[in-house]
Amino acid sequence: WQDRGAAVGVRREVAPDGTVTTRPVKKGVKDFNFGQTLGEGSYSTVLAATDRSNGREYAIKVLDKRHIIKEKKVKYVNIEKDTLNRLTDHPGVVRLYYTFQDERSLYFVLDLCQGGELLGVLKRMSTFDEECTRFYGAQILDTIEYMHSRGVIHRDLKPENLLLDGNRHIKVTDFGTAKLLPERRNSEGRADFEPDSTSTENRASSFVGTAEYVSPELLTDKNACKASDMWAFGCIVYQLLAGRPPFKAVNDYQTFQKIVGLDYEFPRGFPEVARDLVERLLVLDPQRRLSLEHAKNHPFFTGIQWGRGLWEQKAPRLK
Ligand SMILES: NC(=O)c1nn(CC2CCNCC2)c2c1CCc1cnc(N=C3C=CCC=C3)nc1-2
Repeated sequence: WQDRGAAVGVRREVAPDGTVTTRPVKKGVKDFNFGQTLGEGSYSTVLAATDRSNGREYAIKVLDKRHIIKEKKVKYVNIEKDTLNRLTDHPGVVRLYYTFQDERSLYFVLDLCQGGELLGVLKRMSTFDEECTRFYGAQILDTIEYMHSRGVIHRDLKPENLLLDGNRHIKVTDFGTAKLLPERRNSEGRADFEPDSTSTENRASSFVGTAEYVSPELLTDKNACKASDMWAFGCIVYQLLAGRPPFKAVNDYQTFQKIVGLDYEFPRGFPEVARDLVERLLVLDPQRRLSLEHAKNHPFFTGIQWGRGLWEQKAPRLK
């Protein structure tokens, strides 16, 4: 398993006869003080950690090699690493700084998000007002645009995977079930990606996702495309304003029935302009679903400063 990330330093050694040798230095477990557990998966644990040399705080995802092999998850670990290696320069994506390993585990050194899950904040507030929904919706949409431009379909977007950093800005995480569109070189030799299309070719084939946010095309023909992330986005905007996801039943099977039947209603008082946006996103046919560009230009996002400004402004007070 190829570690990722340049050596994070060099050690100079001076021999008795004065010759100097420099050796690349990679960080290892001993360079960190590990703190609280932030999350646990079937083959990984995420811990808060502090770099002992400079006090910088990180989240370190520790993956147990034996478990990965036993549960046949090697593919997912490599997808996550390759995806994070593609998504290196956007404020809305949890950044992978470097990796290292020892005989038992793999270690991903990632951004620490002190604000926890957006879902936790939503549960405490019960619902977000329009201003907060517009701000967080815009940051999520801006991040989806970046991921798609880098040929990445997340496929499991949901409030649990939307974290908040120390400024209460969004950080998307958990790319183990992402779909990486094939990379190609364009005429200038720069990295480009197969155009994703909602028709059947260029589509992912394995089934993933969390029931409440799974798109109908994933349920009917087991294929995900970029429009699948837009469906999940529609569910998230609805949930921020309503305090619950649009499709929720007593079990996953009945939730799936609601999705493919487009069986949902808006609560009284749901803002009209947001309702129009959600109705254009929760469209069964992925080819007729609102595109990312049209979503950014929807009246609900009037007043949003897209691009760098969106990430430099203060997050609205959660009222
Ligand atoms: N699966 C991951 O990659 C991952 N999992 N977590 C914790 C999960 C807890 C359950 N919901 C999804 C996230 C993280 C990461 C990335 C890196 C990462 C960075 N910061 C935090 N911070 C948290 C702070 C408080 C509570 C939960 C998470 N968490 C993570």
